[in-house]
Amino acid sequence: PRRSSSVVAMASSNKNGTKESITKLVSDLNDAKLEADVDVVVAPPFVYIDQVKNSLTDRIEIAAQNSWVGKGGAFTGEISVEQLKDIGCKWVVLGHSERRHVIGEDDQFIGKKAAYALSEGLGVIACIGEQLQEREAGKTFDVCFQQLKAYADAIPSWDNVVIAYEPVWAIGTGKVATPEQAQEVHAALRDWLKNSVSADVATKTRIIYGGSVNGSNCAELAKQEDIDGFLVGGASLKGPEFATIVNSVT
Ligand SMILES: O=C(COP(=O)(O)O)NO
Repeated sequence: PRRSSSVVAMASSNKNGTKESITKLVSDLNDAKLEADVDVVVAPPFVYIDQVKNSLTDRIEIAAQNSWVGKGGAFTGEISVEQLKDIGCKWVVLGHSERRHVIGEDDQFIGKKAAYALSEGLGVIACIGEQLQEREAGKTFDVCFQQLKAYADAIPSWDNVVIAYEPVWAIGTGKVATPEQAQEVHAALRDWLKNSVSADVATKTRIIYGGSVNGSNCAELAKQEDIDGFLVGGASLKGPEFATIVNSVT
Protein backbone atom coordinates (compact mmCIF):
# COMPACT_ATOMS: atom_id res chain seq x y z
CA PRO A 1 0.00 0.00 0.00
CA ARG A 2 1.21 3.46 -0.77
CA ARG A 3 2.61 5.02 2.39
CA SER A 4 1.10 8.44 3.02
CA SER A 5 3.01 10.54 0.55
CA SER A 6 5.04 13.64 0.98
CA VAL A 7 6.48 16.32 -1.14
CA VAL A 8 8.98 18.78 0.18
CA ALA A 9 9.68 21.96 -1.68
CA MET A 10 12.92 23.62 -0.87
CA ALA A 11 10.86 26.50 -2.23
CA SER A 12 14.13 28.21 -2.65
CA SER A 13 17.63 27.37 -1.65
CA ASN A 14 19.64 30.30 -0.44
CA LYS A 15 20.49 31.46 -3.92
CA ASN A 16 16.84 32.15 -4.62
CA GLY A 17 14.16 34.20 -2.94
CA THR A 18 13.33 37.76 -2.11
CA LYS A 19 10.42 39.06 -0.02
CA GLU A 20 8.64 39.84 -3.27
CA SER A 21 9.27 36.49 -4.99
CA ILE A 22 8.30 34.60 -1.83
CA THR A 23 5.06 36.62 -1.61
CA LYS A 24 4.21 35.57 -5.18
CA LEU A 25 5.12 31.93 -4.54
CA VAL A 26 2.98 31.82 -1.37
CA SER A 27 0.07 33.30 -3.30
CA ASP A 28 0.45 30.63 -6.01
CA LEU A 29 0.60 27.88 -3.38
CA ASN A 30 -2.48 29.22 -1.58
CA ASP A 31 -4.37 29.12 -4.87
CA ALA A 32 -3.10 25.68 -5.92
CA LYS A 33 -5.46 22.68 -5.92
CA LEU A 34 -3.40 20.14 -3.98
CA GLU A 35 -4.41 16.48 -3.50
CA ALA A 36 -5.64 16.05 0.07
CA ASP A 37 -3.67 12.85 0.77
CA VAL A 38 -0.26 14.34 0.01
CA ASP A 39 1.73 15.90 2.85
CA VAL A 40 3.27 19.11 1.54
CA VAL A 41 6.12 20.92 3.26
CA VAL A 42 7.97 24.03 2.08
CA ALA A 43 11.46 24.94 3.25
CA PRO A 44 12.13 28.65 2.73
CA PRO A 45 15.43 30.28 3.70
CA PHE A 46 15.51 31.11 7.42
CA VAL A 47 14.96 34.82 6.87
CA TYR A 48 11.60 34.24 5.15
CA ILE A 49 10.16 31.53 7.43
CA ASP A 50 8.11 33.96 9.52
CA GLN A 51 6.72 35.70 6.41
CA VAL A 52 5.76 32.34 4.88
CA LYS A 53 4.34 30.95 8.11
CA ASN A 54 2.11 34.01 8.50
CA SER A 55 0.78 34.00 4.94
CA LEU A 56 0.73 30.39 3.72
CA THR A 57 -2.26 28.07 4.06
CA ASP A 58 -2.07 25.79 7.12
CA ARG A 59 -2.45 22.91 4.68
CA ILE A 60 1.26 23.24 3.99
CA GLU A 61 3.81 22.76 6.76
CA ILE A 62 7.07 24.66 7.14
CA ALA A 63 10.59 23.22 7.30
CA ALA A 64 13.88 24.91 7.97
CA GLN A 65 16.84 24.11 5.73
CA ASN A 66 19.12 23.38 8.67
CA SER A 67 19.26 23.53 12.48
CA TRP A 68 21.89 23.58 15.24
CA VAL A 69 23.20 20.32 16.67
CA GLY A 70 22.07 20.91 20.24
CA LYS A 71 20.32 23.25 22.63
CA GLY A 72 20.67 26.88 21.60
CA GLY A 73 23.48 28.76 23.33
CA ALA A 74 26.68 30.65 22.64
CA PHE A 75 26.86 29.64 18.97
CA THR A 76 26.65 32.98 17.20
CA GLY A 77 25.02 32.76 13.80
CA GLU A 78 23.47 29.32 14.33
CA ILE A 79 19.70 28.80 14.42
CA SER A 80 18.39 26.56 17.21
CA VAL A 81 15.65 23.95 17.05
CA GLU A 82 13.91 25.84 19.87
CA GLN A 83 13.79 29.02 17.78
CA LEU A 84 12.51 27.13 14.72
CA LYS A 85 9.70 25.58 16.79
CA ASP A 86 8.95 29.02 18.25
CA ILE A 87 8.18 30.38 14.76
CA GLY A 88 6.08 27.37 13.76
CA CYS A 89 8.47 25.05 11.92
CA LYS A 90 7.39 21.40 12.06
CA TRP A 91 10.28 19.98 10.02
CA VAL A 92 13.95 20.50 9.31
CA VAL A 93 15.91 19.36 6.24
CA LEU A 94 19.24 17.90 7.36
CA GLY A 95 22.20 16.36 5.55
CA HIS A 96 21.55 18.15 2.29
CA SER A 97 24.43 17.51 -0.11
CA GLU A 98 25.42 21.17 -0.03
CA ARG A 99 25.77 20.97 3.80
CA ARG A 100 27.96 17.89 3.28
CA HIS A 101 30.13 18.82 0.32
CA VAL A 102 30.17 22.64 0.44
CA ILE A 103 29.88 23.39 4.15
CA GLY A 104 31.69 20.21 5.26
CA GLU A 105 29.26 18.58 7.69
CA ASP A 106 30.13 14.92 8.22
CA ASP A 107 27.81 11.93 8.69
CA GLN A 108 28.16 11.88 12.49
CA PHE A 109 27.50 15.62 12.90
CA ILE A 110 24.40 15.30 10.72
CA GLY A 111 23.25 12.27 12.71
CA LYS A 112 23.60 14.23 15.96
CA LYS A 113 21.63 17.13 14.45
CA ALA A 114 18.86 14.73 13.46
CA ALA A 115 18.79 13.15 16.91
CA TYR A 116 18.49 16.53 18.63
CA ALA A 117 15.79 17.84 16.29
CA LEU A 118 13.73 14.66 16.70
CA SER A 119 14.17 14.64 20.47
CA GLU A 120 12.77 18.17 20.52
CA GLY A 121 9.74 17.21 18.41
CA LEU A 122 10.72 18.43 14.94
CA GLY A 123 10.29 16.08 11.99
CA VAL A 124 13.48 15.44 10.03
CA ILE A 125 13.86 15.21 6.26
CA ALA A 126 17.07 13.20 6.27
CA CYS A 127 18.98 13.71 3.03
CA ILE A 128 21.43 11.19 1.59
CA GLY A 129 22.94 10.68 -1.83
CA GLU A 130 26.06 9.81 -3.77
CA GLN A 131 28.29 12.06 -5.84
CA LEU A 132 28.85 11.38 -9.54
CA GLN A 133 32.34 9.97 -9.07
CA GLU A 134 31.03 7.65 -6.37
CA ARG A 135 28.32 6.33 -8.69
CA GLU A 136 30.81 5.92 -11.52
CA ALA A 137 33.05 3.97 -9.13
CA GLY A 138 30.14 1.64 -8.28
CA LYS A 139 29.97 2.96 -4.71
CA THR A 140 26.37 4.29 -4.71
CA PHE A 141 25.04 1.77 -2.21
CA ASP A 142 28.13 1.92 0.03
CA VAL A 143 27.83 5.71 0.30
CA CYS A 144 24.06 5.78 0.82
CA PHE A 145 24.12 2.97 3.40
CA GLN A 146 26.96 4.69 5.29
CA GLN A 147 24.99 7.96 5.41
CA LEU A 148 21.79 6.13 6.40
CA LYS A 149 23.63 4.22 9.14
CA ALA A 150 24.89 7.48 10.63
CA TYR A 151 21.27 8.59 11.06
CA ALA A 152 20.20 5.16 12.37
CA ASP A 153 23.03 5.07 14.93
CA ALA A 154 22.05 8.47 16.35
CA ILE A 155 18.27 8.93 16.22
CA PRO A 156 15.85 7.92 18.99
CA SER A 157 13.08 6.82 16.60
CA TRP A 158 12.12 6.71 12.93
CA ASP A 159 8.53 7.87 13.57
CA ASN A 160 9.06 11.43 12.38
CA VAL A 161 11.72 10.85 9.73
CA VAL A 162 11.38 11.12 5.96
CA ILE A 163 14.42 9.94 3.99
CA ALA A 164 15.27 12.05 0.94
CA TYR A 165 17.47 10.28 -1.60
CA GLU A 166 19.11 12.97 -3.71
CA PRO A 167 21.87 11.83 -6.06
CA VAL A 168 24.20 14.81 -5.97
CA TRP A 169 24.74 14.61 -9.74
CA ALA A 170 21.01 15.23 -10.27
CA ILE A 171 20.59 18.27 -8.00
CA GLY A 172 20.13 21.44 -10.01
CA THR A 173 21.61 19.85 -13.14
CA GLY A 174 18.56 18.87 -15.16
CA LYS A 175 20.00 15.32 -15.19
CA VAL A 176 17.19 13.58 -13.32
CA ALA A 177 17.75 9.96 -12.27
CA THR A 178 15.77 7.56 -14.45
CA PRO A 179 12.81 5.90 -12.69
CA GLU A 180 14.82 2.65 -12.71
CA GLN A 181 17.93 4.26 -11.20
CA ALA A 182 15.89 5.95 -8.46
CA GLN A 183 13.75 2.87 -7.71
CA GLU A 184 16.86 0.67 -7.45
CA VAL A 185 18.34 2.88 -4.72
CA HIS A 186 15.01 3.44 -2.92
CA ALA A 187 14.40 -0.31 -2.80
CA ALA A 188 17.92 -0.90 -1.49
CA LEU A 189 17.43 1.75 1.22
CA ARG A 190 14.16 0.15 2.26
CA ASP A 191 15.86 -3.23 2.34
CA TRP A 192 18.65 -1.78 4.48
CA LEU A 193 16.05 -0.46 6.93
CA LYS A 194 14.37 -3.89 7.03
CA ASN A 195 17.64 -5.70 7.76
CA SER A 196 19.28 -3.10 10.01
CA VAL A 197 16.34 -1.51 11.84
CA SER A 198 13.00 -3.38 11.50
CA ALA A 199 10.43 -4.53 8.94
CA ASP A 200 7.95 -2.09 10.46
CA VAL A 201 10.26 0.92 10.04
CA ALA A 202 11.07 -0.22 6.50
CA THR A 203 7.38 -0.38 5.62
CA LYS A 204 6.38 2.90 7.23
CA THR A 205 9.30 5.20 6.45
CA ARG A 206 8.70 7.46 3.48
CA ILE A 207 11.60 7.66 1.04
CA ILE A 208 11.33 10.65 -1.29
CA TYR A 209 13.42 11.39 -4.37
CA GLY A 210 15.11 14.71 -5.14
CA GLY A 211 17.21 15.91 -8.04
CA SER A 212 15.83 17.75 -11.07
CA VAL A 213 12.24 16.68 -10.50
CA ASN A 214 9.82 18.65 -12.67
CA GLY A 215 6.27 18.60 -14.00
CA SER A 216 7.26 16.37 -16.92
CA ASN A 217 9.25 13.63 -15.17
CA CYS A 218 7.40 13.36 -11.84
CA ALA A 219 4.64 10.99 -13.00
CA GLU A 220 7.00 8.21 -14.16
CA LEU A 221 9.06 8.55 -10.99
CA ALA A 222 5.95 8.55 -8.77
CA LYS A 223 4.84 5.23 -10.29
CA GLN A 224 7.83 3.47 -8.73
CA GLU A 225 6.91 1.27 -5.77
CA ASP A 226 9.47 2.74 -3.36
CA ILE A 227 9.31 6.40 -4.35
CA ASP A 228 6.95 7.99 -1.83
CA GLY A 229 7.30 11.61 -2.86
CA PHE A 230 9.78 14.27 -3.89
CA LEU A 231 12.17 16.91 -2.64
CA VAL A 232 11.85 19.67 -5.21
CA GLY A 233 14.19 22.60 -5.76
CA GLY A 234 14.03 24.57 -8.96
CA ALA A 235 10.59 23.40 -10.02
CA SER A 236 9.13 24.45 -6.65
CA LEU A 237 9.71 28.08 -7.57
CA LYS A 238 6.81 27.87 -10.01
CA GLY A 239 3.53 27.33 -8.15
CA PRO A 240 1.58 25.59 -10.93
CA GLU A 241 4.44 23.20 -11.75
CA PHE A 242 4.92 22.43 -8.08
CA ALA A 243 1.19 21.63 -7.81
CA THR A 244 1.58 19.20 -10.74
CA ILE A 245 4.40 17.46 -8.89
CA VAL A 246 2.42 17.28 -5.63
CA ASN A 247 -0.59 15.82 -7.41
CA SER A 248 1.52 13.21 -9.20
CA VAL A 249 2.32 11.59 -5.86
CA THR A 250 -1.15 10.26 -4.99
O1 LIG B 1 17.62 19.44 -3.24
C1 LIG B 1 17.44 20.17 -4.18
C2 LIG B 1 16.78 19.73 -5.46
O2 LIG B 1 16.93 20.76 -6.41
P1 LIG B 1 16.43 20.54 -7.93
O3 LIG B 1 15.02 20.01 -7.84
O4 LIG B 1 16.50 21.92 -8.53
O5 LIG B 1 17.39 19.56 -8.56
N1 LIG B 1 17.85 21.44 -4.14
O6 LIG B 1 18.49 21.89 -3.00
